[in-house]
Amino acid sequence: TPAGSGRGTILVLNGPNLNLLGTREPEKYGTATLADVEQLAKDTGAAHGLDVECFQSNHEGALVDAIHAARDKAIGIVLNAGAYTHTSIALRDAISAVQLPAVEVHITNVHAREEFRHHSYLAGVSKAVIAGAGIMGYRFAVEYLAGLHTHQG
Ligand SMILES: O=C(O)[C@]1(O)C[C@H](CCCOc2ccccc2)[C@@H](O)[C@H](O)C1
Repeated sequence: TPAGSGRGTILVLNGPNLNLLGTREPEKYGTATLADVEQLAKDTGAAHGLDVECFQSNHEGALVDAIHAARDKAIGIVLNAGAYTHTSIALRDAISAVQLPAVEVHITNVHAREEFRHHSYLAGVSKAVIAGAGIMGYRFAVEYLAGLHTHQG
């Protein structure tokens, strides 16, 4: 976003294996690709006058770096950390550190899956958690953050 353009930016982060969206396990994760998900987020942001920046990485530290970088340029973060949701104190600490509203998103209903997916290190530092709504969760998350941004005092 050009400096001073006044538009807010939302960062949409996707974690490990989500680059495989649409190519494997469609019964679980649907047929939409990561590019489709990112376009959906961008279109939703645009409908609310917001820019959306998307990033996917399979590397935990790269996701930490992306969260740090959001501090100076984003008004909120949408994060599907994939399996790092269930393991990463580092990602939790990064979300806490940048003090931006974050929404945790999961395509599947993690609470209806294996036990090890029932705990999230990120939920406790997120404004909202959306799980099981498929890729609509990304749209809902952007809409939620847009509402926070426009209804700020
Ligand atoms: O439901 C979600 O969005 C998850 O974050 C997806 C993660 C897995 C991402 C793998 O994505 C794939 C997509 C297509 C094909 C294979 C994997 C899983 O480890 C979490 O527990 C829940």
